[in-house]
Amino acid sequence: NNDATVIVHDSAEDLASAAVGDFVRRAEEAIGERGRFVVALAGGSTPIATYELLAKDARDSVDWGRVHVFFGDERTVPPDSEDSNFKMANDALLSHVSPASVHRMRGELDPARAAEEYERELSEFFGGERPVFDLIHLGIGDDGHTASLFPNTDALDVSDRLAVENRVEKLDTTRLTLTKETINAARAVVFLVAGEGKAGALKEILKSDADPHEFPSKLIRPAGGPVWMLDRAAASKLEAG
Ligand SMILES: O=C(O)[C@H](O)[C@@H](O)[C@H](O)[C@H](O)COP(=O)(O)O
Repeated sequence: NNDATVIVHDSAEDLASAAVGDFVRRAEEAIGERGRFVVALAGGSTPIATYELLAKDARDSVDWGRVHVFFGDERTVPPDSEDSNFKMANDALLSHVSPASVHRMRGELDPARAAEEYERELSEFFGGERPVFDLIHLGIGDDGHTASLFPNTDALDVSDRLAVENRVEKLDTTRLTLTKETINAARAVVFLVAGEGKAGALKEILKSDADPHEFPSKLIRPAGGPVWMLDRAAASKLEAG
């Protein structure tokens, strides 16, 4: 993954504030050039600090009325569930600002139907063209998964869909996720990764020629390469050869 940009921050707090600055800058640029900013938010717990800070510090420095919000993946739960990525983002950010539109993955529906519905919504939003996000935020799991592209799962090899349902046996659940094609078509993909727990997977993703089916984050190769925003704990194994 030689064209990745890796930025290491001293702490998770520094990472969050740098991610806010990055978001604000990219929003300004996109709105200046195209009149809108189309972003897909990450799930899990790592982005919470960034999204809360965005709501607190960047409420007035982003033209939210021109920001369109999508999601990279979702759990198959209702939007008020503690496991819902939509709920996380809504509590931390979206309920505090007024984006032009919010497009959540309907985790409460039959997964296959929810994925098809999201694809329809994506192609309608992008006028039938291939979706090109201005920014996609991603996290990684300690197993190297990203969005809901888990190791050795069917979704990894899907190349003719925008979003899919993905059976994850090891979690005994089905997830909804953008495909690698949709993610790799984005103008910018920014990984937010914090904590020692991610250091092992990061080393495999960034330093080894491991099979991407074992470390699906290696499949994320947008033009210009992904941007990795890390804290020092997550980067702790990168130095070692
Ligand atoms: O729905 C999800 O779980 C996420 O989209 C997933 O890809 C997440 O980014 C990683 O699992 C990291 O999760 P944490 O940030 O909670 O460690």
